[in-house]
Amino acid sequence: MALPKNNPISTNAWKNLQAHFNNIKNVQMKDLFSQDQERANKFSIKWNDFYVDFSKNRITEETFQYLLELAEEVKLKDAIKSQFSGEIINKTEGRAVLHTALRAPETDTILVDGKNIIPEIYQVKKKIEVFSNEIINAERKGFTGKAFTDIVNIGIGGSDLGPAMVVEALQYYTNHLNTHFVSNVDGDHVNEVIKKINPETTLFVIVSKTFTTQETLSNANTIRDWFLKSAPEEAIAKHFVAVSTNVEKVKTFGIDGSNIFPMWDWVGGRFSLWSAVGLTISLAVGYNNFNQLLKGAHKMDLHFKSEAFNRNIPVVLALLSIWYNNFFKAETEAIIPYSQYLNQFATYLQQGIMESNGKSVDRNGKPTDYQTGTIIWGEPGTNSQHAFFQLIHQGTKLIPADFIGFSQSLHGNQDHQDKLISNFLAQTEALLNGKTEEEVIAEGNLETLIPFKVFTGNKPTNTIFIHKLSPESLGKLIAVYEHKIFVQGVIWNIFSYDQFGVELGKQLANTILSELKGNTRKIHDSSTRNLIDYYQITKNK
Ligand SMILES: O=P(O)(O)OC[C@H]1O[C@H](O)[C@H](O)[C@@H](O)[C@@H]1O
Repeated sequence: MALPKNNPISTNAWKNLQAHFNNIKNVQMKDLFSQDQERANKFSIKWNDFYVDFSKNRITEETFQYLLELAEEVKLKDAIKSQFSGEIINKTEGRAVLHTALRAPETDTILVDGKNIIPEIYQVKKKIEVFSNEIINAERKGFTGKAFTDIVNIGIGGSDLGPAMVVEALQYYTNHLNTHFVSNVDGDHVNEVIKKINPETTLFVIVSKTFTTQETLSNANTIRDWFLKSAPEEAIAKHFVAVSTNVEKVKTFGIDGSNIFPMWDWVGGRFSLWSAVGLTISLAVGYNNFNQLLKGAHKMDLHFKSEAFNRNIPVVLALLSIWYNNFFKAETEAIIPYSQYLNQFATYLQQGIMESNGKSVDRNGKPTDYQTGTIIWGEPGTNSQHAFFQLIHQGTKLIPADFIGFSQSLHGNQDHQDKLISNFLAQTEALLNGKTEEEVIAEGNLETLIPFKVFTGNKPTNTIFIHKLSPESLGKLIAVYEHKIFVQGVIWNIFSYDQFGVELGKQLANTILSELKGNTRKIHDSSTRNLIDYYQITKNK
């Protein structure tokens, strides 16, 4: 069964939503709240340690019903089955999409080309476990017999963002190892990391699904050259490991066969932190915590697969996002975690969401005649309140936002926690209700200032309230957004799992690089030509 190829706007549900939108677009959420005392209970989902309140959205029961019908009409249930069972749903690359298999129990059977992939996944998990334990417990040591103190993850895109985000998010659970991430081809990035490490006590984890990525190979080569200035060639086997699908290329780089952690082409780069790409996570927080992360994601997988759509967290969040993107024409969505640990969460999701659904050709190969991929951005609260919240509250754009918070703080500072959560709750209340002219007047403001102090309100938010930040709850949270991406791709009738849009720039960079190295000049537009000349003149002056 392939994914259906229906244009979403030709569905009945879409037409109903369009007509309904015209009736509801000016409705005030605060009126909906006062008309229905049960609204918050109706539009919220309690599941495990998650409480998802989506009542502060510009929807009525009718809207919700049409959105759910849209999911049915595009055959979302069948699509979910197709994905989880390993069908080749990534048609343009001819691949299955099975990051969910990486967190499935050992007793499952998932077939790819007729072969059960679960035993292989568990072999690699065992290898990650044994290796992490040996490094953490100093059973494996560096070439001068010293225990490892530092880990450098060398990778970019999906081979960097997931591990970097999770290691920061789970900082509270980390052990004695210091972790560093080198991603950018900007040589200053790698050199700043080199400044902080000692070759005798540093382990390098080179992560590249393809092992052809310019940035990663350049950084790996630079680090190897630096390392060999103080270590003999044989020491490479002790200090360099790699994660890749491209075992041959890794060996050519000089990495010992036993130091290769395999991954598979049915894992997309931006969904790969659950595979050996998460080796740095396992080293930083220990294998048990890494496994808890996977277990959390698996729990969310089960919820997504089996829960009715009206109680299904990823499905509901995806539908609401489509409501704003395609009917209200919202241009962006904000993700605001009220936890400093989730500092890189929005950055991580930018790749997941925008690389997946930033497409304008549908599954029939035709240009879409509707908007797709949302633009994602965000920063933790309360910091973001003091930065860009002005625009969310009083700007001209509609910016639906997800507020993510945790009931318990990890270090137990109750005073700070109460302050943090009071902000978390107050902001969505303020965005909902705004402040009327009468309220501004009642506050005794100067008459000339009244228009500037009015808040129109009616700004939609979802609140994802989680008991506590742990490896397991983080796994669940990441999986929510992974599944949200999938649902939106199904509805928008696009292929979410390729990323051809990143190729053109890479090709042209190669052409320009060869010119910069002195090879024949190519024809460019006059702007690019001038910029190349400017660089050539100024680079050594
Ligand atoms: O893991 P690698 O093969 O080195 O790929 C790293 C990244 O680069 C590519 O350009 C893709 O856009 C990303 O999806 C990928 O995560």
